[in-house]
Amino acid sequence: MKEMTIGVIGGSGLYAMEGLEDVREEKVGTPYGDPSDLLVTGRLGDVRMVFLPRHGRGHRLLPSEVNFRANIYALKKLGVDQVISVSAVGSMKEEIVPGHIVIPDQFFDRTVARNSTFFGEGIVGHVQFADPVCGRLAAILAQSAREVGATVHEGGTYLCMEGPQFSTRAESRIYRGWGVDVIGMTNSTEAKLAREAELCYSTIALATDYDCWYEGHEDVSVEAVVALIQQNVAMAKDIIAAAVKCLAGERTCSCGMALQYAIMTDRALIPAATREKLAVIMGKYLS
Ligand SMILES: CSC[C@H]1O[C@H](OP(=O)(O)O)[C@H](O)[C@@H]1O
Ligand SMILES: Nc1ncnc2[nH]cnc12
Repeated sequence: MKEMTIGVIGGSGLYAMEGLEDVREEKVGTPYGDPSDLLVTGRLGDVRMVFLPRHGRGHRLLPSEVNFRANIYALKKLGVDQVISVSAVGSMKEEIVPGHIVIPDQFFDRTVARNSTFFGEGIVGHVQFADPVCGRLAAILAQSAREVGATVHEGGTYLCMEGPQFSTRAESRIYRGWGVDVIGMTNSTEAKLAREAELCYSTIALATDYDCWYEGHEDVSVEAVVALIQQNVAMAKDIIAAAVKCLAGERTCSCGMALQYAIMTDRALIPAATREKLAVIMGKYLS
């Protein structure tokens, strides 16, 4: 059996992972350009881990500037099977109080300026995305969050906006009317690419604010988000440490077969350059 490798993509406020042993930093090249930073590999207990800060160390990249394709490619290249994303989110529901954890099970993509597929350049594919999150990984993250004492909302819709500006009050009210639970700027793109790369994907979303819809509560600001993250980043790390213990066994989900029936293009017609570019992501389907 292949040794499971767990990837962690750290979001706003999570730029490093302490507690790893055998730590190494790797610069990983990809056909899509550079990932957000060096990738950090190591072991947490018995489990092989790879960590990547989504916005780079020091938070240098806008959500729209994050090279999501390079990030997912680099994780896959280093053998990652399951991706735990950590993200700051605005709460769109009163009961999701800043400081609570949400494990979203749906995404609503409102982004407009992202490369969100590995397909193209002579190969067409359509993965199923009705359930965009790995159910097994999500359940383990929710259970782990409860174990460390977090208040957890299991399931919920994450609306992914382009940013970088926060929403207007009109947008925020309309999103609430749509029934979304939380709002952020990064996860839809990542989840789409993770699915195409046959990686499990689920998010520990930390509610940091009530966006700007809730009268009587402060409107979202970087200051408020950062303060809330600083209070809760240790909890996010504890959730990861608890979850990793349950993730070493073989995957029982279908994430690792997401491309089995997804590729439309006659294999004989896929250009050699595209075949080569995609070898790490889907090489097993291209022969
Ligand atoms: C600092 S507030 C806005 C910023 O925070 C979230 O980032 P991430 O998902 O990487 O934790 C949100 O998506 C925005 O990028
Ligand atoms: N209100 C909000 N909107 C978008 N992204 C966020 N990240 C944290 N809070 C946010």
